[in-house]
Amino acid sequence: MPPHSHKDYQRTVDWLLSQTQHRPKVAIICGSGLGMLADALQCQDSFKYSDIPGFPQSTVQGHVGRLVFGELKGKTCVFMQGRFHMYEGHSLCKVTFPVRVFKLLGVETLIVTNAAGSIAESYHCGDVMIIRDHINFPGLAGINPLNGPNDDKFGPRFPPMSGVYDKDLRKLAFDICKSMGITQFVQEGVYCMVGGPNFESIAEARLLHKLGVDAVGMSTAPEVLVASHCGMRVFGLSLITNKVVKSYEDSETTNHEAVLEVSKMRSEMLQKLISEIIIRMDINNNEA
Ligand SMILES: O=P(O)(O)O[C@@H]1C[C@H](O)[C@@H](CO)O1
Ligand code: HPA
Repeated sequence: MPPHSHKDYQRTVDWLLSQTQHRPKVAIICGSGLGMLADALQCQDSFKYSDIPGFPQSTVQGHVGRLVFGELKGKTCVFMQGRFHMYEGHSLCKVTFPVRVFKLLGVETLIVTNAAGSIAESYHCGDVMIIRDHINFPGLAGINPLNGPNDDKFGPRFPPMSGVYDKDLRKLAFDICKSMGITQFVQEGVYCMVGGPNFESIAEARLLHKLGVDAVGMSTAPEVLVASHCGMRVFGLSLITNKVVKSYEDSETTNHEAVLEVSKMRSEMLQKLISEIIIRMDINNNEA
């Protein structure tokens, strides 16, 4: 499928601007089972993805499929309750469509969240990992949302990917975790995107471990890539919902229901953490 044109994004933007008075500077993508992160928003305007021109549809349980605009102590935000995954059959251009819509809406900071399995031995179920960096397996294999003609209005043909996860926001998040008294649950590490929808084989899990991966999931890297390409500041959190099996002696298996169960368990803590980050981040001059 060819990349979307500027006009395609603008059509969606124009529709949203005509439906809401909110003009968000921060966008949040909610991972599996994490849609309730938007519940803290005041003065909400929400739109089903199926009603938004040009928007793809969510098909995965735990991804409601709604865009919610609102305010957190005067900071205007937009939350995606549900994201799109490559394994649903969407092209990466579709998966990342909302990110460019956010850019044209005036969003400067993108916060990504996801559910992920732990590869690092020291991580536990329910931990929160501040993403320091990622390994984009589909990207390394040439499956990239920026494939095709480059749209120079968004960013350069060859964007750098080092230092993409903003250092100041990572520090701010850690400081907030300290003040919330939750540092025993907090990690910082490397997220790896795989294509899914299957969970990892034991040999694959061992490979990821050797590569220095801390947590593995099936999303996030494409959205981060497109956000960074168009100059947005990026911050990411993984909720560790399961331990990835790395031993042939271990009879445990992973399933999506268990992932959603852990998301639910940690929802309140994550909501507080993300709200505090948004409230305390400097939005106007892009510095935390
Ligand atoms: O959207 P995220 O990355 O949070 O979803 C994860 C990866 C799969 O979509 C699903 C597996 O349980 O959760
Ligand atoms: N692997 C891949 N994606 C995931 C996992 C996992 O173990 N848990 C949640 N999303």
